[in-house]
Amino acid sequence: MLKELYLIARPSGLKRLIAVLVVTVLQATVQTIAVFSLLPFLSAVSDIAAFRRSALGRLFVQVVGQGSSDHRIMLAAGTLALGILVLGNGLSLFSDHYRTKFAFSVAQDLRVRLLRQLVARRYEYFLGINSSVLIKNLVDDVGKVGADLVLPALDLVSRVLIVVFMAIAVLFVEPLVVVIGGVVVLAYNRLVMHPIRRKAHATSGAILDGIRQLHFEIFQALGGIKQILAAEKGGYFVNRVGQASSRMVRAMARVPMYAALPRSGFEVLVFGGMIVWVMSSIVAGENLAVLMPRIGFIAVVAYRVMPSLQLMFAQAALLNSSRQALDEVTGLLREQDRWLAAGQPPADLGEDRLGWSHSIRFERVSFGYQGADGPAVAELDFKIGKGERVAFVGPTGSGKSTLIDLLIGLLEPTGGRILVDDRPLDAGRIGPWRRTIGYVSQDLFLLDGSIAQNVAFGCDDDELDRARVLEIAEIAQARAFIETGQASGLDTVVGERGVRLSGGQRQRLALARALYFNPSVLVLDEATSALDPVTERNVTEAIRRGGGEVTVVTVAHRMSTVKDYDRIHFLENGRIVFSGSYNDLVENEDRFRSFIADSV
Ligand SMILES: Nc1ncnc2c1ncn2[C@@H]1O[C@H](COP(=O)(O)OP(=O)(O)OP(=O)(O)O)[C@@H](O)[C@H]1O
Repeated sequence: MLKELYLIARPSGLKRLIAVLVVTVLQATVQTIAVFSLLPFLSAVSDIAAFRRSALGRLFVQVVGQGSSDHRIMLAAGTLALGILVLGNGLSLFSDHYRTKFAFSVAQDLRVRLLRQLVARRYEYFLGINSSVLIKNLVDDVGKVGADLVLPALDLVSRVLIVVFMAIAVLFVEPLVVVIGGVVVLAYNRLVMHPIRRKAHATSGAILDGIRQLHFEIFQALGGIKQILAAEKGGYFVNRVGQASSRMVRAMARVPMYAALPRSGFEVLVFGGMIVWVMSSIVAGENLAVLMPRIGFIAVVAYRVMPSLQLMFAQAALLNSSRQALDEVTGLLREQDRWLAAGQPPADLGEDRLGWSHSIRFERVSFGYQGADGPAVAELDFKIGKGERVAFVGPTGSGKSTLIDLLIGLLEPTGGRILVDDRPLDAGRIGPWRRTIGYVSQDLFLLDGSIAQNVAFGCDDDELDRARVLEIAEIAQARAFIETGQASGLDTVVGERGVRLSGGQRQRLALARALYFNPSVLVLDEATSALDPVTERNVTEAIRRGGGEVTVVTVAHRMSTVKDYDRIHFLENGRIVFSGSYNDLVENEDRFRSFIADSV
């Protein structure tokens, strides 16, 4: 696990990681010295004559000055102890803060890496995954990796070092205490902590499942709040969220017990051990005046080592119980590596657009969704000339949206190929191709931001061209409602998914967005009421006036929208069954005539 954590932390800077470890070793060293700096003080204060005779005392007197009085030696020993204590604790504070900062920056870097990887994914990936799982991965799991894995792992290094340094140092003074203490700690670990860790691990699995379920249920309930309220089904969703929450909370309630157990156990072991030591000395008739400074010193060592020992076990338990978050995150990262190894391009975050001059061509293109029985579209073969207006019509489920997704490069054909100007639309051309397309999708998506941010989609506020937004709004017939209906004009906030706008207003904004970047292809997947024939004519004319030649690809239900289109392709069961101009089809195709009659 430490190796995996190292691989996750490395991209945040090897130098920083080494600096964190150096500070940690320094912290452990100074803390150990701080405890031992008490030894001369305690000995000097309890029996100065004996101290002067001891090896440590002779060395100390030499440093302070041979002729120093008892008083001076005691004060010097006290000052030394005090100074190192302050230094040790100061360094501890700094070191803890430095580690925490590093661990959290690892989580931050990880989150950005995962996000970059996500936006570079093919659209198909998102069709197979619930967004609540991704939210959990990006928010909870990555947070856990920082706070419950990287940080405890670094803390663990510091704790282990403190315990080992102390043990080595005490070995010279009280070897028997170290040997007995070591055996007790190892036995305690094996007999008590080991089973607790296993239980804690199982509990954390239950908590993670609970969190996943809770995210899923809340996401589901809030996503459909309008329908839930309208159908008066609030109770059903409250029950589902409540059940998921109660499963999670029941598991969580066991965590503090597992966390507290090492602490209580150690207190009993260490202080109980010291009491037993004193009692056995009384029984053996030993001189307590000699014993007390030793006991005092061990008590100070115990006071220092105990929190480290407790934390060491608690952190080991935490690492163990957070393992699943690490597995999920490394799983996602590994997927990225596999995917790059398979020749998939990395995220295209460029700006360039694909210049094209004459045609888009589908050559026997087929596509089947994963897990579906048959292809959603099959053997699509057609050509769209630059500047043409082409429509796809057909009954529901006939494959029109799938065709559009293929055209935009959101889906990759499972058979055949798509050519732009006779060159395949391969991975390297898809980004630039999409940047030439203005797309209004069937399920409109609006940001919970201002009207301007929604039109200039993906532009930072400082590069947003407000004059252009207004100009485009005019073309999309959205200017009137922006200027008159809403008090704050372009800065009006539209609400989550645009709830504060009417359906038609949402469509007009989506259309304005599609036009903002001056597309050479306008793809409209059932953008119905916003695109009545008059608006559509305004749009194409405005683009032409701006010097652009626009190609329009439309999926429409209302035949009046596409009456004067250059070509209409009729789809049924994923195949184009006939094509022609509106008048041709009305004249020659019974199926088309009945379709018109049905769709009116
Ligand atoms: N993500 C998916 N996974 C599996 N099958 C899908 C998926 N999306 C669509 N399909 C199936 O593919 C077929 C074509 O769907 P598509 O959305 O392209 O039809 P459409 O012509 O646009 O329909 P509509 O006019 O109702 O919007 C349908 O049978 C549909 O059930």
